[in-house]
Parts: sequence; C-alpha cells; structure tokens
Amino acid sequence: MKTRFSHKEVEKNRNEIASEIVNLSATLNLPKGTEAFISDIHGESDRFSHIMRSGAGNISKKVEELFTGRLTKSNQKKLACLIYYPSEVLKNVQNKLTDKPDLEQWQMDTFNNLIEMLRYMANKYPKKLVKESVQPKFWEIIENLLMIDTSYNSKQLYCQGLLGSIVKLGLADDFIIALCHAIQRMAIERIHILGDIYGRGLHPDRVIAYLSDHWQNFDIQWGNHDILWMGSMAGSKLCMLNLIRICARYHNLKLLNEAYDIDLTSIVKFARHSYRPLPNFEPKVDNVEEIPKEELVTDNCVQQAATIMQFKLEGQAIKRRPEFEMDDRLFLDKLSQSKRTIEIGGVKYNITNGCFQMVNPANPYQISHPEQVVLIDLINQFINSSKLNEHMWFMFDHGSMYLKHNGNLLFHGCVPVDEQGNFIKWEIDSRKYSGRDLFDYFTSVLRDAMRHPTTGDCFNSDVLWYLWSGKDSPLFGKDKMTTFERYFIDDADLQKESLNPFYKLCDKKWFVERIKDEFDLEEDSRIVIGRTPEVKAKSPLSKGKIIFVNGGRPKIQNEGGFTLLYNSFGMQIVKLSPFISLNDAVFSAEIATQRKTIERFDEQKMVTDTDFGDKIKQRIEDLCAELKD
Ligand SMILES: O=P(O)(O)OC[C@H]1O[C@](O)(COP(=O)(O)O)[C@@H](O)[C@@H]1O
Ligand SMILES: [Mn+2]
Repeated sequence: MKTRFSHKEVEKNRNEIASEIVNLSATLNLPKGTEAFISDIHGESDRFSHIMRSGAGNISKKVEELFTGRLTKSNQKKLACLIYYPSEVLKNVQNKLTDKPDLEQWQMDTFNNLIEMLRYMANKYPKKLVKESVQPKFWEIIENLLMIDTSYNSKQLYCQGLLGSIVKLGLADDFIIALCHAIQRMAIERIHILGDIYGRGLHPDRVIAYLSDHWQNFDIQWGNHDILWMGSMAGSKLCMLNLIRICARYHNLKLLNEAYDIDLTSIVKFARHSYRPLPNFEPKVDNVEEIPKEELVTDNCVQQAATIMQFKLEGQAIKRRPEFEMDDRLFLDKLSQSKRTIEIGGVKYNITNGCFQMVNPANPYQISHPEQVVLIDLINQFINSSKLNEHMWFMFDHGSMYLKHNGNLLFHGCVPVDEQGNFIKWEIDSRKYSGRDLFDYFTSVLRDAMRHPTTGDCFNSDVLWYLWSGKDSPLFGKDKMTTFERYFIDDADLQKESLNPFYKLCDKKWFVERIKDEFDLEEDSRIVIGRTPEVKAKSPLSKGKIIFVNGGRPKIQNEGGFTLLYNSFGMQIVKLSPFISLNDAVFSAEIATQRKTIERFDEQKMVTDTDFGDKIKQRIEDLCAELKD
C-alpha cells in the first residue's frame, strides 16, 4: 500500500489547495444570491412550478431592467413567458411563423436576448455554478458566448457563426430550452418554503419530485398540513383520518393511490355501505360538472366516514390527554337521543345534515368493528408505503420547525403567546416548554415518531395530532379547529376560529424584539412567516416589520399571494398575480402584479456577509492550515 506522496504529488496537491483558496476568496466578493420565500403550496404543483420557473417574479424584473428602451412592454412579456415555458412557447411560435426566414430571424433575435439575459444573471455567480445550471452538451458554446464582447466586429461574426450552425444543425429549440432553464435556475439562488407543501391540492408529490430533481439549494419549514402527512407515515391514525377527510373534501383521493400506492378499497366500500351523500360533505371543486357522479358520491361518503372516525378517535385522545385542554372539542357525547340536536355550553343547537349512524349513544367514542378493520388496513398501508416514506423523510431531512438563515428567522404559523405577549408555557410530560423550546420539543417528538412508526395510541402520535390542531401549537396558531361546528351547526359564532394574539402583536415593536431575543436574532434581522392568516393577506408587512408570505393559496379567492425576494440590494415583497391555469400562465399571465421594496441596504450585501460566506471562510482557514503543514 502506498503511504507516502512523491514530491511531485505533494506539489500538485499544494497547487490545488492554493487554487481552491483563490477561487473561494473570489467567491466571497461576489454579490449575495437572491433568496425567495414562498409558502402554502398546498399540493398545487402547477402553481408552484410557475413560481419557480419565473424565479418568484425575479425574471420579469430582470427582463425589465435589461430591455426597457429596447423591447416594448409586450415583447418583454413575451420574452419572460418564453423563459418560463420554453417548450410550450416554441410550439406556438412554430405554428405561427411558417415562413422559414421569419422563423430564423426570430431564432436569432431570441438567442441574442437569451444570451444577454443569461450573462446578466450569471454575473453574480462563480463559473462553477453557472456551469452546473447549463445542460452539459451546450456548456462549451454557452461559455464562449457569455465571454464574448460583441462590441468588436470580429467577435460579432464569430458569434453569428456559432448561432447559425446551431440553427443549421436543427438544434435551435434544444438550445433555446437549455438557455431558458439555465436562466430559471439562476434567478433564485435559494428557495425557502415556509410550510404546507401538502394540503388541499392534488400534487404535493410532484412538488417534492421537482425539488429533488431540479433544485439543490432549498429548505422547508413544516406547516400543519405537512405534519398530517409525516404523522400518518409515523402511524398516527388521527393524522391519517384528517388527511383522508381533506383529500375527499377536495376530490383528491386519487393522490393516495397514484402517488403513494395506498389502496382505499376498504374505506370506500365501508363508506358507500354506511353513508349516503349529504350537502355538507359535497367535495369542494371548481369543475364539478366534469367529474363523474360516482366519484363525487365516493368523495362525499368517504369524507363522512373519515370525519366520524376522526371525531371518535379525537374524543379518545382528548380524554387520554387532559393536558391538551381540548375538552371543548368533545361533541359526540353531547348529541341528543335523536341525534338531531346538540347541547353546547347549556345551549341547544340544531344539527344540520347529521351522519351519526355509526355512533353508539351508549359509548359514542367507541370505534365500531367495521371501522376498526378499515383503520388497521389503512394505517398499515401508510406506514409501509415506500414512496410515502421516501417523501416524508425528504420533508424531514430538508425541513425544520424553524430556521435561522442569513440572520433571518423563518417558520410557519406563530410563536404561541397570551394576550399580553407572554410565551405560553405548554405543559407536557411534567415539563413546560415555551417559545423556542416549544419548537425544539415538537421537532424531537416528530423525529422520534418517524423513526419508530407505531399504529397504537401512543404519546408521539397524540402530540403530532396536537401539532395539527391544538390551541398552543405553533403551526396551527388558532384557538380551536371548528371542524364539527362547520359541518353540522349553522351558527357563525360557533364556527369562528380565533387567531393566537401573536398575529395582532406583530404590529408592536416591543413584541417583535421579544421574539428576536428568544431566537437570538440580531437587531436588523427579519422574521418571515408562512401561513398568512386572512387578516394579513392584504398587507403582508406588519407594522413591527414581520413579513407574511404565501404562494397564493386558492382559499383566498382571486388573490395571488405574496412572495419575498431578498437579494444583494435589499428586500422586495412581490404580489403574485392569481394563478388561473397552466394554459393561461404559459401565454398571458404575468407573475408579479406589484413589487414593493421594503428594505434597501446602504451597502450591497456580498457572499462574505452570508451564512454561506461563513462556511467558505471556515473552509479557507482549514485549507490554509493544510498548506502550512
Ligand atoms: O375550509 P376547510 O378546507 O375545511 O379548511 C378549514 C380548516 O383549515 C384550517 O384553516 C387549517 O388549514 P390552513 O393551515 O391551510 O389554514 C383550519 O383552521 C380550518 O378549520
Ligand atoms: Mn398551514
């Protein structure tokens, strides 16, 4: 075995180390990359992909900066659409430009514009990163084109020659697509997803696939809906029932089968046998006329079956865990004999469209035998689904309850506080957790639960369900989840869910300081929060300068939501235009409707000022030490 390096090898090694030090030092002096913050994707993979393709509004801004005065507004928009959806736009162009010289002219103009854009975007990245963003087969050509100074005549000719050959070789479309993808990749250096990748929409699995295939630099802060999915994989039947109920409510049951191989036959059979469709369980869909009636009936009945099992198991958990203080969520024992009325707080309310035929008045929270069979079948499938395991570990490995990144604090939800702004002390297992400790505590429970999936009524599963809907859960941020009332009691007051005082207090400077102290943040740090409550949906910046982002969740009708961009010059809130459909997005929709600069730095921020910069500095130190040895 060779143990010693030859003199030559040592020298080569030293040269390599020295050149790495030089490259790393140069990187420190590049401008900091652009970070984008989005949240509440709720399985809307097309909308998510639209945001990513458009650099969360960054690309249209760059097109405007670069081409104003040279391209009309409408042509700027066309160029931006091409960058977002190159394949689709190219097809359209070919159909329109049937005359060959016209098409070639369009291709030449497009090459030039795209190269110019790429050069503009690439100037803040080290070459290595630019190279990684470009399809390998085109790297050499693109590298040459990026370096060329076209103010020299000879270089212009060289450039034209290159592009001309690409057209002649029939590679024009491929080349355009490669350029557009590279621009997309460079528009955002890091994406922060502040919760709820999972939720009401059909394709959270595609969001995960997109992230794992296309993106290297991202992080996730878990949302309450994400917990339902991770909790189900860990064996929590309550998480699973809530999840199935929501899937049925939004006509998304097929996600379970198609993406995660979970066979719903047992619950479908049971539900169709035990329940009849009711108006309060009609699935919430826009295109109801396009959905086969049988599917709607199944959604309706499965939603009822899951709801009733959920209320039963919730009742059991609430009784098992008095420390959760959720007695106000016990309903089944308050139904009258006829099950047509219910008494809450001494007041009698009518039940509308009840479906309590599986509830035994003598023991209302007891799961019936047929329900038990369904539950066992399903929960075993959830913990054993390899795809679900893969995606949930992806969520876990790239996620956290909160993140401190480049000095800012990111999370989904709130830090639970009382009306005076004191951190709520949540008592569990004879210990009290509040503020940052509460977040850390939930992380440890989630980790433990996922490592040891258990289908029995265990402590971890109960805590994960609490994280979904408990009043002191940071991810929920409301006093109660009024699912029972919203299905069965026609009374707006009872149905109301109130936000934790945190959201009101966000307008107070002293309160924001308190949060910053708790999480060890600097004076100029920002707090960015996903899960925008409706009150914040209109103005995402609190007076205390906390920023609320989302991805334009469909619940807020006709509103596109907000993202935040944080680049080397400052921070901008971008109001997204509503995402109507993929088709609409490809050819007409503009991503951003408004941009508001909320912070402009006195001095441009460089890589050296970032967390990544700190890592580089550490690496340089280590390399220097190696050189000295
Ligand atoms: O309208 P739906 O689908 O029943 O959802 C309402 C429920 O969703 C929640 O808003 C939680 O989900 P979000 O995190 O997406 O807000 C609950 O507070 C509420 O009870
Ligand atoms: Mn949420």
